[in-house]
Parts: sequence; C-alpha cells; structure tokens
Amino acid sequence: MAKYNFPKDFIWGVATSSYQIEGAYNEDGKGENIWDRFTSIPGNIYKNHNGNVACDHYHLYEKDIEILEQLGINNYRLSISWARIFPKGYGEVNQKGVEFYKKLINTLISKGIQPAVTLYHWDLPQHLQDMGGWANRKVVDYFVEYAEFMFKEFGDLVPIWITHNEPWVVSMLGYAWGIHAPGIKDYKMALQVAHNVLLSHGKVVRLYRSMDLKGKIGITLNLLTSYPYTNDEKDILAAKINDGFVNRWFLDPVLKGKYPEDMVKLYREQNLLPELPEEDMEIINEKIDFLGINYYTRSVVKYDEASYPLKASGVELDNPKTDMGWEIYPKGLYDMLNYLHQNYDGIEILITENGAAFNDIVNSNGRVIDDYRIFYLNEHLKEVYRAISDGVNVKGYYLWSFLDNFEWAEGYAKRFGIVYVDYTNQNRIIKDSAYWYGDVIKNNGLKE
Ligand SMILES: N=[N+]=NCCCCNC(=O)[C@@H]1[C@H]2[C@H](O)[C@@H](O)[C@H](O)[C@@H](CO)[C@@H]12
Repeated sequence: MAKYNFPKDFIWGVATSSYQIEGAYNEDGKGENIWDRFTSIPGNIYKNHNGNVACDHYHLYEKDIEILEQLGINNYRLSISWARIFPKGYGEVNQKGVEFYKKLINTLISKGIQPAVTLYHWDLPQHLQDMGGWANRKVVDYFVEYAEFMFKEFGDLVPIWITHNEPWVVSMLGYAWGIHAPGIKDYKMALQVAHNVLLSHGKVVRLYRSMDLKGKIGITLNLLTSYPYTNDEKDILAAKINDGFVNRWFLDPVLKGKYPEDMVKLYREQNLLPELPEEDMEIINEKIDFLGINYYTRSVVKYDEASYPLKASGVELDNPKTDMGWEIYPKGLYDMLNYLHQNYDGIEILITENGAAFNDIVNSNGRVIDDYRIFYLNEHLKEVYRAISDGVNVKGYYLWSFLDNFEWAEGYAKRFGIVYVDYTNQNRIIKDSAYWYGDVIKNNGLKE
C-alpha cells in the first residue's frame, strides 16, 4: 500500500534518446548526423568517446524491452534518429531505418508498453548542418517533411508525440557556447536557431492537427527554477533574467504567442536580437496537448556585472550534488510545477525527464546498490505528489534514464540509468533503483 497515492491513470515511464543508446552509427543506410561528426573531432568529448556503439540498442532492443516488461514499466519515451529515416535529412527514405522503428514500436505495443516518441533529440542529419543547420530557415521545412513522413508511417501507432527536446540546449549549447554539436559559438545565431526550432515545432503541431490523428502532441523544455542568491534587488532581477533566458524565452512563444518583453529589450540593447517575424508567432503558439518538462536541478543566481550578456551568473552552493555537479533540490520541481500552473493557464504537464547521475559501482555480488539515486527519485516524486495535491495538472513522469548511456560532452563517464550498462560486453545489470521504481509503478505511489 502506498503512502503517497498518485492519480489512477498516472503515466509512469522511462526515457532514452536515439544517439545516446542506439549505436549502429553507420549501419543499414543511416546517414551521418551532427553528433557523429562532433564526436569525431578530438577534444570535444570526454576521452573522445562517441555514440558509434553506445548501448548497441539497435541490435539489443528486444532484450532491452524484455527488461522493461520484467520491471513492469509500461511507458517508454524514445527518440527517432532523423538520419536513419532520411540519410540526407530529406528526399530519399532509408527503408531499413523505417523498419527498425516499426519493429521497435510494434514490440513495445505488443508487450503493453505505450511509446512516447520525440522527433528531434539533437541528432540533426549532417547534410542539413552543411547548409547551416537550424540557423537556416529552410531546415524548418525539412523538419516538417520528416514529421509528415513519421506521422503517416507511425501516426496510428504512437499516442504521444514530442516535437523537440530542449530547444534551449539545442540553441545555447550547440550554437552559443559550442559545448554540443555543431560546436558553434555565436550567441545571435543561437537565438535565431531557437526561433527556427520553435517555428518548426509550431508547423509540425499544425500539420499533426490537419492529419486528424488521435494522439497527443507537445514539446519538451528543460526548465531551471531560478532563485536569487540574496534579497538584494540586483540579485532578484538577475534571477528573473535567468528565468527569462532559460524558461520564458521558450514558454512564452509556445504558450502565449510572444517573446518575453524584458528579454527582447535586453537582447535588442545587446544587438543580439535575431529576425523574429511577427507572422511566425501565431504558428509557434499553435495549441499543444501537453507541455513536457525536464527537471534536474535549480539555479541560484546573483547579479554579475562581468557576465555577458545577462549580467547574471549562477552561484554554486555547498549542498548535496549529483555526479554532474548539479545541486539536488527537489523543491525546485515543486516550485516549477506551481509556476507553470499559475502562469500558463494550468497547462497539462508531462515530466518527460527527471533523474540523476551517480558514480555507480557493481559490487562483488554483481549488484548495483544505488540508494542515492532512489533517494533523489523518491524526494522528487514526493514534490510531484505535493504539486498534484495542490491541483497542478501533472499527468505523468518519465525517469531519465532507462539505461546508462552516452551523456553528450561527458561521454560514458556519467551514469543516469536505472539499468547499468557494462560497455565492455554490453551486459545489462538491473540496479536497485529499477526494482524500486517497479514497485512504485505497481503501488502507483511511494511508500515513504
Ligand atoms: N546546470 N545545469 N543544468 C541542468 C540542466 C542541463 C540541461 N541538460 C539537460 O537537461 C539534459 C537532458 C537531455 O534531454 C538528455 O539527453 C541528457 O542525457 C540529460 C542529462 O544531462 C538531460
């Protein structure tokens, strides 16, 4: 019996993404994507790790789905590798790529596991990057063509669609700071990228509606609850600017049809404002069925004269952190859920990612005792429960991640999985947290 009972039809799931787990980077007709290219350049990734093999999910997906079944996990968020479908990003279709996802999704459904499909989780076909990538407005139209193909092929199979995963990361880490693929450092271009990605989202939602499909469609945003370091009004303003930078720059166009005025003013003053055609806003604001949010940690922000362009910088507190160095702050999820409920008309929410990396060790009995991860997950789920009890419209939770996997610039050094992957032999070891999560699902709630 659970102490914290979740709503009857609450969605309990786990999440992954194509580049992080599939491997088979150049198999069965798949085209090169920007992460294949970015990881091939020495110095970009921890120890020059890459996703050429990753968790070899492309070949091991049936065994991985058996683990989901064994654990009683009946919702699974995955992403599609665009370059497996369209090796050049558009035009010729790679039928073997289509067949892989048909087999994957049909196997999930045959076992009673509901798929949630992300169309774009960062792995842009390299051919499209060669023409400017998301900075080129033409790529918007190629994304729509890709989505239309996916809706025609999978629209009747897949009940939950996510257009994009974390446009803030796509634009800022990929095009402003060069930490992620394609490794560009151009802040103004990054803001143009963010706009084009949002425009592509809106066009795909509009397309989905026109095809009269029966599922739900939304977008996933990484949201950082922002808190001022002190009660000094400069810090309070800095926290608000950080909230605008990470959260409202994406939430407002999608849910209100306009960019936040304070950030437009700031970017205009800094000569960073890109082309933001007014006629695009109505498209970006196309009504979504749910907002996906990825929550990991909070931001504590102080005024910082030297910080460009926001005059705001994060403060590292001496609090418990995950292996990523991210503060463990469950209340930040509660506060974010209430913030969304109050400021965005009670929009339906799916938590499409929440989880933690810790330095997992396989003990002498071949077991991974990850009590720290169970603690992190339990504390965050208690905050979700509290928000639902306050009336916040949270419909589901996808734990990041199902498997240990390629953690972008950190390579395989960071383990987020509830299933341990031994990359030397591709063995899977079910961690204690996975058994714990299976119980949460069975009880539809938490014991403590
Ligand atoms: N300071 N700080 N920052 C906290 C937020 C950083 C933004 N990164 C994410 O949210 C990525 C998201 C991604 O979808 C997944 O593909 C990644 O594997 C996870 C784990 O990294 C998360």
